[in-house]
Amino acid sequence: MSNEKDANDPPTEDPENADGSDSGSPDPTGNGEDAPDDGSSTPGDGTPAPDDRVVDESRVVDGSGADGYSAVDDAEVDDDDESGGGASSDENARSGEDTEVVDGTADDDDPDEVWDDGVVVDGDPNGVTAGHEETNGTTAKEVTESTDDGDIDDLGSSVEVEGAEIDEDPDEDDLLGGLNIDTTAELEIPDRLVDQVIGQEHARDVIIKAAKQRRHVMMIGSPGTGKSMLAKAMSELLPKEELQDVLVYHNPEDGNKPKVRTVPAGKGDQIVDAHREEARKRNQMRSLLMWIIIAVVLGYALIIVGQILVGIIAAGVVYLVFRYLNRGSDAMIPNLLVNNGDTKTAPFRDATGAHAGALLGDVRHDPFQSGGMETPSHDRVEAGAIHKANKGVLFVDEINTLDIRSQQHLMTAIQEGEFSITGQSERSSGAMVQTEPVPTDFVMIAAGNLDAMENMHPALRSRIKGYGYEVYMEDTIEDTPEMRRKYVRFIAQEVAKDGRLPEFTAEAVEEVILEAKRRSGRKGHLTLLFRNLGGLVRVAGDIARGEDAELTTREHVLSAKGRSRSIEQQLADDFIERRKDYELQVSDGYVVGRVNGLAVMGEDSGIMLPVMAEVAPSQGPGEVIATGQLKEMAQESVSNVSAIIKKFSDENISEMDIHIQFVQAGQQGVDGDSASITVATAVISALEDVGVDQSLAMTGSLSVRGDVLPVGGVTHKIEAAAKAGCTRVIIPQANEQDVMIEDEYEDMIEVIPVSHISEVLDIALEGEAEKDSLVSRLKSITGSALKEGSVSGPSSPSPQ
Ligand SMILES: Nc1ncnc2c1ncn2[C@@H]1O[C@H](COP(=O)(O)OP(=O)(O)OP(=O)(O)O)[C@@H](O)[C@H]1O
Repeated sequence: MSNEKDANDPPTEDPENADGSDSGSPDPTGNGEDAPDDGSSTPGDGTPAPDDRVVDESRVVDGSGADGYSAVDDAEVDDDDESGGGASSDENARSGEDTEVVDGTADDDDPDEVWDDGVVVDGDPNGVTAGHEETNGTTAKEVTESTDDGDIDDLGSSVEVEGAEIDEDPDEDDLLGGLNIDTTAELEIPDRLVDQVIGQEHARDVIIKAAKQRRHVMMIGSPGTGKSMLAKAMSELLPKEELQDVLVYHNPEDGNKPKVRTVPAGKGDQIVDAHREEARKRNQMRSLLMWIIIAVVLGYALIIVGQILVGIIAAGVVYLVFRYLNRGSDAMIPNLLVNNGDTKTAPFRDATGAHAGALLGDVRHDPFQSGGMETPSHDRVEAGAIHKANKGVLFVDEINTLDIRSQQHLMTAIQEGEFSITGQSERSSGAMVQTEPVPTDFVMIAAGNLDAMENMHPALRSRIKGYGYEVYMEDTIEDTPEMRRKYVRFIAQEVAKDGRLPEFTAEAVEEVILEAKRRSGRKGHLTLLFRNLGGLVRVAGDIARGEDAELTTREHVLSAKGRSRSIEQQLADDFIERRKDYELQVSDGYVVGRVNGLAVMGEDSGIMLPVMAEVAPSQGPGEVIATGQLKEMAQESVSNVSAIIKKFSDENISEMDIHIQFVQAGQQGVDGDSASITVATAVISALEDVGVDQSLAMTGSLSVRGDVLPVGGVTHKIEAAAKAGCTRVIIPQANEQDVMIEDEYEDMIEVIPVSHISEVLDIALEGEAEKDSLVSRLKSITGSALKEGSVSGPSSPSPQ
């Protein structure tokens, strides 16, 4: 950019800057012209270095500089001048000062000069950009340096629990991990959000790194695992010193292209106040002048002309002219688009599900677009989340729910670091307005589940990937004493966050941690789905509060567990009850072709789902026909089962139709292949005409070689079987370690782990298998299949 300016150039400084120089060198001429004593603040001098401008800007507006004072102070200084100098015309001179400093030809009564005054942004867009670049263009290195001085480097590993005695070598049964506390009140809660994050070490490290380097992050994972918490934590880590306020000014050259100016945070308010004060004074002067003129006109009309009516009309015209002029000076007041004056940390903006206007900014419609009634366009400009997040964090959860156009604009904002604001509705007058680019130098944190990732705009994902990190959030974490202690702190955090819950006793905390173990669905792990766990804490606390209890006790947590059942759990219980009503539940005796299968609803509730099979001669080529809203995975498991049967059955099942029905699967449907062993047992029972034990329920996946493979949700399934009245349940051996049923079910049901279909048949079918029957053959393959060692299943549980 060229720093050269001629007298006709619009000012490159803001008026406060100009004011500052005025004060620094009071108007020596008394006619409103200033001596351009401050070279750096006088663009007319032709050589203000961009650096000087920025430094100068802040000095001038904050009043801390030796030669500067704030625009607000300016008014006071001016008052002093008035009383000292006694020149009332100083008011006029004051109004013109800003203009005069920059163009040296000010005349306050000239509305054009007033417009000039308002054009505090450099008419040369480069000027603005230069200022903007100066404050915006900090490189990653500079940020790293600036944050190196801060606390980010201290955050290597997550904070331990503080405020209580710790037994360094706690018992395995000690659910508090060696913490010696009576209540959660004894624990200290870290100040910084990043220290409050529990588990998610990888995501936490990435956030800390990304905050240092100003990188974008994509976090994918289950709801309630701390994605938005980490995004907020990141905003606390970003340097606050860099924050900016953004002002939008009227552009006298083109009213539809408002000018944009950035100033250090906190100055924006002062600038607007200064402009307001100035406009107020100007309007006061004008009012005084107007009433004098009106009085003269009326007096002249009455005394000299003798026509009061003419006088009233003339006075009316004078009134309207002055009103119009007053409007003009109000239009000079800039619009404080982004105000970081009171911001304590770098901004955090959540733009989840934001419509285009809220995300990208908007220009309001003006119903009065002419006749002097209109609102100046710069006053109608509204910032979007991308602008408000400047120098901070923009968080977008469920990123795929943003429409494609918004995602494209988001990409532009990320790439360019600035984005003009225009009206989002094509039919609104706002669509004609387009501001100069407004800074959008934010760190983006996109979040969602796996679907969100698949459906987001590929180019946007590539921007994040190319300039940042991708993190997968964990659902569970290893259960160690240290982690248990952090879970105790989690409860203390949630109590403190809510502010109304009674503190938890140690026993109540133990019960919550037990639930965290249970909800993990994995032996030796704790759930990281903290929002749900926090829900339990809140319900327990609410129950205690409802009873006016001083502390939340174990009993409160236990009754909260009952009350805070998910919709799925409530539905599942209802389902079991209804089936009992209609006697669809059979839990004793032997029935041919009918097996009690198990399924999960949602994430945390099980249901018993009987499978029935019937074999009938086929008219044409034999088919396996499955009904009951079978989903794809279940359909596949039916095919696998038929492969085993075909291999071992004497009967030519290619001449038979095998009908398999998931009884009353209804809305629940059957997802996953966890019903494979159930289907196999039902079909074999039907083929061989052997009864199946109805006091038994089962779940397990099946390989084509007959191995029983692990499935998910075993704990909930076992509990469902117990609730339905079964006394035994078969589960895959590999899932044995995941069983964490509630105490109340322990005595109700026997859990039998198995590893091969032959064991299932042994347990489930009635009587001894006839020699050389399908069942005895299937049983005989146990050894061979295992010996071959070629049948080990996948190590991870298959879908439920
Ligand atoms: N890792 C964690 N450590 C401590 N508290 C957590 C953690 N994760 C979640 N929480 C608690 O759960 C609340 C909800 O978490 P948060 O909103 O961050 O989840 P999220 O992953 O963003 O979920 P969603 O995708 O549904 O928005 C947090 O306010 C906090 O109280």
